[in-house]
Amino acid sequence: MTATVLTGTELAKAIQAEAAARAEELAAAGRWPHLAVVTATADESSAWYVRSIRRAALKTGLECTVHDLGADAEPAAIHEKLTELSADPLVHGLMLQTPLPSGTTLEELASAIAFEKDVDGANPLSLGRLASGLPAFAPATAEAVVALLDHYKVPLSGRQAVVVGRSTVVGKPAAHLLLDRDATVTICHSRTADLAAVTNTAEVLVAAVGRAALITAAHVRPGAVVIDVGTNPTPEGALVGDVAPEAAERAGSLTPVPGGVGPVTTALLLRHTVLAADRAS
Ligand SMILES: Nc1nc(=O)c2c([nH]1)NC[C@@H]1CN(c3ccc(C(=O)N[C@@H](CCC(=O)O)C(=O)O)cc3)C=[N+]21
Repeated sequence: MTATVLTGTELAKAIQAEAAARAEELAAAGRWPHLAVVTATADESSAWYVRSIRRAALKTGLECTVHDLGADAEPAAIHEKLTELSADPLVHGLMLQTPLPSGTTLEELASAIAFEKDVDGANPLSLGRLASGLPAFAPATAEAVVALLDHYKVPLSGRQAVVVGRSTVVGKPAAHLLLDRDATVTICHSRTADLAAVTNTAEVLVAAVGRAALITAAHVRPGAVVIDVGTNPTPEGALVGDVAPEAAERAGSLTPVPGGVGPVTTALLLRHTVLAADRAS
């Protein structure tokens, strides 16, 4: 048996086409959707993501500005930039890239992102509302997991879902979104005893750790749907997920890296920015 490949490129295109149509209308009405990205890192995969966001935004008819504060930026300077962009009426979406300089965290700084502009769902207010079932932007990566499952009509209600990884912007919010869809959700992490025993219960397995080949064939329940959120650069300059290629021997279907969750993440970030512009007065 070899797994069906669940690509994200087609879904990403559809989301972007819809965002582009609305962006054009808003721009014509004098409200050109604008995404501002703040970055303070020399991390290559983050830099790649920022370039790809900008490319996709411009192609979709959005304005996108990148505010690079440098890898040695002081936390206070990042906070000040977020406060300034939060107050700028021309900016509708605002995101802060990770990783951040040592001495601060996304969790600490994200409360400086205005709630209504928090298109990557990083503000604790957005995350708390998400956990409470109230409207808020979900972190784009976590939402991309469920968007892909929906796109491929994978049933979630009453099914066993296991999320590997408990980060604030991916693992935890993905678990909340799956719970909202009535899945039975288990979250695993670095201290989980016998990871393979838990992941073998998963009808839907979400790998969101950021470690290449963490999930092997032995971790996969035969026939499971596997969503690979990892984006790990290899020394050769390629990109691999958290799921080893051999997992395809046991999975029923799985998302590729590249071309799976990543493009859907970018598309949702743009959709959120257009929605934020739509709601702005
Ligand atoms: N606050 C914050 N939120 C994030 O969501 C966030 C972040 N910080 N910091 C950096 C990481 C990285 N990340 C990626 C998203 C999409 C692709 C993506 O679309 N990759 C292409 C592959 C590109 C290639 O081939 O090199 C794909 O999967 O098809 C990659 C990486 C989001 N991140």
